[in-house]
Amino acid sequence: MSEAVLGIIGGSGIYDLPGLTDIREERIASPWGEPSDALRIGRIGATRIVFLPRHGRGHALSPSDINYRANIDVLKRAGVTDLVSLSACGSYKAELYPGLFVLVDQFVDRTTRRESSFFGKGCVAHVSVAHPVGPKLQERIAAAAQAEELPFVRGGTLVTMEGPQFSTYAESTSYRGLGYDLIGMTAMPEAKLAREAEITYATVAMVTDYDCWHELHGAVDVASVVAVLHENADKARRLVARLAADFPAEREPCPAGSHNALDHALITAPAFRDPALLAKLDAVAGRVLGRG
Ligand SMILES: CSC[C@H]1O[C@H](OP(=O)(O)O)[C@H](O)[C@@H]1O
Ligand SMILES: Nc1ncnc2[nH]cnc12
Repeated sequence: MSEAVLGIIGGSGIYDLPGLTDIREERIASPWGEPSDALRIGRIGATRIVFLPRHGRGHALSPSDINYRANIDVLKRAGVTDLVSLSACGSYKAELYPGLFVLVDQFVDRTTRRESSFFGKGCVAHVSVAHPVGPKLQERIAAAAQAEELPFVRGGTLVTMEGPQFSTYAESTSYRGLGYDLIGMTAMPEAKLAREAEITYATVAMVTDYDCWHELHGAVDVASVVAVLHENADKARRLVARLAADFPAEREPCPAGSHNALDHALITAPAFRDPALLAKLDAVAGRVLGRG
């Protein structure tokens, strides 16, 4: 296996990662368009870290305007093997309270206007996302949270809506009735694209609100989300610092198959593949296409 490189995507309220050493900013060009921002590349201890603020610094990008393909592509080009998403989420369970970190393991995709695959006409591929979160990576995050004495639970289903508006009451109670635990606007297609790029992925869902179903809480608004996020930001940084400090030097094989997700995924016969698309896939699929 290769050197492990830990990627961190900062969500709402997390636009920087203090504590990085040997830091440099790098704008990596992507054939998939503009990523959200320059990468901040550095180290925590011996672990190489690559940080990207999902909405860009200053939060100029709405969830629908984020170029998820370009973000994953540049992280892959920077060598990221394991990717942790920090994400603000609404809760559908009374016991999942604002301030709690939920290490989710499932996603439901309710997005409607995002490019959700690197593959398509001229190079068709079907990867499995049955288990979209890397169990070993999640285990390491849980160990870091425990060591830092942060409040967290393991397991949960996060539904991703298109936004940017929050849910109606009918949507909120429907999702809750379906047994979903949390709602956000960015985990999909990010998790699917990470899998296509053979990057191990895990989400730390930071609960910020009860959306609008809870009779004792008003409807969510940005001010209340941001207030919780301010309280959470330091906890998130401690979590990342501990995770990085204890991270292995070599990439670990992923029990969910993220390290070799493309081994049997490509179905377009070589003679029918589009050279232009193959060129764009140099980083994401270079391992199986013999490029990159
Ligand atoms: C500021 S509230 C809604 C906003 O926050 C979450 O962002 P992220 O997942 O990047 O932390 C949510 O998905 C929405 O984009
Ligand atoms: N209630 C909510 N719905 C969607 N995304 C969110 N991000 C934070 N809270 C949210």
